[in-house]
Amino acid sequence: MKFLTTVNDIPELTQPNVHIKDKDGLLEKINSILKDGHSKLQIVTDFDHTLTRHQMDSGKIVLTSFGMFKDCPSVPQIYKDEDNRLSDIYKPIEVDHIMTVEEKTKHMIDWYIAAHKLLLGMKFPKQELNEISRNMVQCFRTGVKDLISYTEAHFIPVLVFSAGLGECVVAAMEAANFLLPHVKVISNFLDIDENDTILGIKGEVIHTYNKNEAAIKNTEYYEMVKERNNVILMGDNIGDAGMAEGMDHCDVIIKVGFLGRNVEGNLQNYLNKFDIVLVNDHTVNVVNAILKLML
Ligand SMILES: Nc1nc2c(ncn2[C@@H]2O[C@H](COP(=O)(O)O)[C@@H](O)[C@H]2O)c(=O)[nH]1
Ligand SMILES: [Mg+2]
Repeated sequence: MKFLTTVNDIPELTQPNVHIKDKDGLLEKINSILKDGHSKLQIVTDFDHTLTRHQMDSGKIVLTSFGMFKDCPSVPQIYKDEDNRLSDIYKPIEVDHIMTVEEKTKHMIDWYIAAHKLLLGMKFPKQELNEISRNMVQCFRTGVKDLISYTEAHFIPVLVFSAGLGECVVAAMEAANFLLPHVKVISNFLDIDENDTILGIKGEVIHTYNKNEAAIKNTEYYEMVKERNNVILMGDNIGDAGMAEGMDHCDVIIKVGFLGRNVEGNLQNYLNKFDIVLVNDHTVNVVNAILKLML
C-alpha cells in the first residue's frame, strides 16, 4: 500500500493551474483512500463540462447535453429561440458567485419547469442525435478513456450525475464506448411515447443545485455503492460539490472542481467547496494520477 508524505509526491498536483486550499487535509484524504483500496471507492462525476471539456483548443464552447438536443436539425426554431431566451436569463444566475444556493435554487426550478414545458409534444430526434453524439467523442476531457478503463479493470463504479438531458448524456457516452456495465447515468430522462412524442420528464427534476446522492436511493446504483465509503467527485459547477451528500455512509470524499469561466470571481468560492480546483484544465490527469497510486 502506497503512503504519501506530501501532496507534492503527485507531480500532477504541483502544476500552476492546480489550486488546493488545505494540502494537509487533502493528503490525509488521499492516504485514506489509498489505504482502503479499490473495493471501498466510487467515482461520482458531473457530465456537461466535466466529463466533456468546457471548450475546445479552438475556443469553441462544447455543447451541453441540452445543446446537443438543440443542434438536431428537426428541433423547431421556436424551441431553440425560447430555450436560448431562458438560458440567457438563467445561466448567469446558475454561475452567479454572490447569490446564495437557496436563491439560485428557486430560479433553477423556474428554469427547469419552463424549459421542460417547451419540450412537450415535440418529436424526439433519435437518429439526428446519433450523428451529433459521434461528434461529441472528441469533446471528452483528455484522460476520460483511461479513467473509464481503469475503473472497469478495478471494478470501481462510476456514477454520471447530470442535470442535463439524460438521452443526450447516454448517447454521447455510448458513442465514446464509455457506457460500460460499471458506469451508470442519473439525469433528466424524457417520457417518450411509441411515436417518439415527448410527454414530459420522468420522475423528479434534477437541476444544478439538487444533485445529491439522495436522488439515487432505491436505484441499482445505490446497491452498487452502499458498501463503498470513499468517493472521488468531479464537477464544474459549485452545485456539483454536493453530489455525494445524502449518501449516509461516506467517509472520505475528494472533491475535484473544474473552473473554466469567470475564474477570478469564482476561484475563492470553488476553493471553499472543492479540495482541488483545476483552472482551465482540459484533462482528468489529476484524478487518474490519484487512481494510479492505488496498487
Ligand atoms: N440550454 C439549456 N441548458 C440547460 C437546460 N437545463 C439545464 N441546462 C444546462 O445543463 C447543465 C446541466 O448539466 P450537468 O451535466 O452539468 O449537470 C446545467 O449546467 C445547465 O446550464 C435547458 O433547459 N436548456
Ligand atoms: Mg456541468
